Amino acid sequence: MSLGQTILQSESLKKYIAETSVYPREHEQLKELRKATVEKYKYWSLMNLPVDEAQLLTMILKLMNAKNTLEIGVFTGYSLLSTALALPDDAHILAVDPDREAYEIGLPFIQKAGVEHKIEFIQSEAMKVIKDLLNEGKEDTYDFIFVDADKENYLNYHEELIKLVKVGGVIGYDNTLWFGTVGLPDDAEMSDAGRSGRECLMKVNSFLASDDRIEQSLVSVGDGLTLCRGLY
Ligand SMILES: C[S@@+](CC[C@H](N)C(=O)[O-])C[C@H]1O[C@@H](n2cnc3c(N)ncnc32)[C@H](O)[C@@H]1O
Repeated sequence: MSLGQTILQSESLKKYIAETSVYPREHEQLKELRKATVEKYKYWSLMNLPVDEAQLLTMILKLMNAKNTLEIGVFTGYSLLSTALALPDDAHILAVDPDREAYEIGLPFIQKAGVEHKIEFIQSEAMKVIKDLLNEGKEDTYDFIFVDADKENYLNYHEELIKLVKVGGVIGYDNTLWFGTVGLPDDAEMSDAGRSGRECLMKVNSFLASDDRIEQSLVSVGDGLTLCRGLY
């Protein structure tokens, strides 16, 4: 491991970045949504997108002038609210999650932020919605698609999402470093759940790295974010 890698992974550097650059810039309603999620879900509040990753997504959405986005895996809506805040007033976000209760925990903060009009929430399994969109002829429609849901379906989603994303649009897959386990040796000690998640994400990463329908970048932010730009 090089010195650069050691420094990049240090807790003290993460703390410095968070305190200097990330938390001071976090929107008030995102902070409140995060607090409400911790109160309700305790440990499971870690499901929310990390703040620094959300800010990177916000920047990308603005640079792309994104208007039409799809979000798979909403939970209490941290990434959804970050996205809505980044998009113009006439934008549309289709947000899909079978768990409406979690979405409703975050909804008051989305309403207070004044961006609810940009969002259409569908309570459903993602694959059903994706198939419906394709049946409705929505190929080549989305500027940005964010996937933060059932990891074992990432490659199944990818085969369909590649049709829904515009040429030049971006699909983002979250958690592709799976708590750093993808970089550990095969015989490293870990729980069964950790190991099966690691194997699943390693398959995803290898597939995306060799998929010539996209350009891709695996960014070491949060728990790993793979950005895929559709080429055709
Ligand atoms: C890690 S959380 C999403 C966190 C969210 N992006 C945020 O920033 O708060 C994963 C979510 O994926 C949802 N999910 C699981 N399976 C799904 C599926 N088949 N289709 C759509 N969403 C699914 C879960 O209900 C859960 O809310």
